[in-house]
Amino acid sequence: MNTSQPIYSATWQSPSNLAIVKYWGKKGQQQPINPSVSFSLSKAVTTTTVELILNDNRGTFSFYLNNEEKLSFRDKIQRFLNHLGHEIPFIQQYHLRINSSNTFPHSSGIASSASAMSALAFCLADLHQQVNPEEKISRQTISSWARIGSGSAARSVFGGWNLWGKLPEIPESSDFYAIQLTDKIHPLFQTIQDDILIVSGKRKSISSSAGHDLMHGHPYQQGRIKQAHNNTFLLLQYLENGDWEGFSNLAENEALSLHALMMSSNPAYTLMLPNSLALINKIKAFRQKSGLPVTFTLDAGPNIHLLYPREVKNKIKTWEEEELKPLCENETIICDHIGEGPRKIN
Ligand SMILES: Nc1ncnc2c1ncn2[C@@H]1O[C@H](COP(=O)(O)OP(=O)(O)OP(=O)(O)O)[C@@H](O)[C@H]1O
Ligand SMILES: C[C@@](O)(CCOP(=O)(O)OP(=O)(O)O)CC(=O)O
Repeated sequence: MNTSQPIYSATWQSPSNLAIVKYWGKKGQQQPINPSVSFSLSKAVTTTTVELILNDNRGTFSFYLNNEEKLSFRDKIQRFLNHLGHEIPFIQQYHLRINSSNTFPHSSGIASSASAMSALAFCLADLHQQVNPEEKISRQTISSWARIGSGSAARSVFGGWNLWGKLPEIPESSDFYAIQLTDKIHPLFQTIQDDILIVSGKRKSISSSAGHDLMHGHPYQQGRIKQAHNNTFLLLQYLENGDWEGFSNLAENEALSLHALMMSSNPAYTLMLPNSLALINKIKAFRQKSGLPVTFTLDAGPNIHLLYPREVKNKIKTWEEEELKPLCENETIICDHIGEGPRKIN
């Protein structure tokens, strides 16, 4: 590790988020081809410290994951810093020492790039204000910076429910940053639980960034854009009215559509594993039998996110332990829930 003393330092923790309407496909400079809606998590978080060091290596950075140098993560950060260099002069004036850790497996479809790039954007904004005390960086700007690092990160800069991408019906929505939806959320969705059923914590074979690229020239691209607009519009109504059934159908339709887009791209690929399907079947059968409000979604990976309102937690625990846990890798379930968003760590 570089041992020079830092001049400035900032530490931020940022959550991952779970999209119900999925961002899939890009245009322009890291803008989405369709709007997406997610909620920020509570326990699946990244904590990042950035230190500014004055030494002979100005304009460079070192990156450590859990205090160990991690070269394979450098490219994404390098692209991020290159893009922001003209807005944040200190990137060229200091050496940046970045140390980060995640509470969950990275690169396996639990949006580690979202929490990581959001945490990094908060550190950079904090340091920018330390270096230039007269300048205030808004949450909107932090969201647009985070978006440059990873699209889904734009939605991790707030707690609660968030919308990223232009939806004509919502004038304040934008392709450049996310907006928070918390004022219009029914209590049922303000306590939503996300039990992440780990089917595999291994690095996935195709990254989300590569998946987005495959939407260029995809035969179903136009249909997907239309579907995502409709689903976003509907989801906002369900969230406001507390319509669990509408929400549940939509969440599953979005997740399976995302994986269908992967299976029909060129080259085609699959990220679901046999136990992903086994878990989906278990969830559907239990819902049918019990009548309880449980649903699921998947991100770009094999892991299943089991969603339900907090009030049914006790009624599903035994079933989850007995029937779902044995299908998870090392019987791992990360029990998470909607969270309050990023926070500064002193
Ligand atoms: N703590 C971290 N600090 C910096 N970069 C990170 C960190 N954790 C993950 N990353 C970056 O994010 C990449 C993983 O992003 P990727 O989109 O492939 O998977 P994911 O975010 O876990 O899943 P999803 O497809 O749901 O977004 C890593 O290869 C690395 O570049
Ligand atoms: C399936 C998704 O999780 C895709 C996330 O894609 P990323 O934000 O990880 O991609 P990049 O912008 O290339 O970093 C759906 C979503 O979170 O909306």
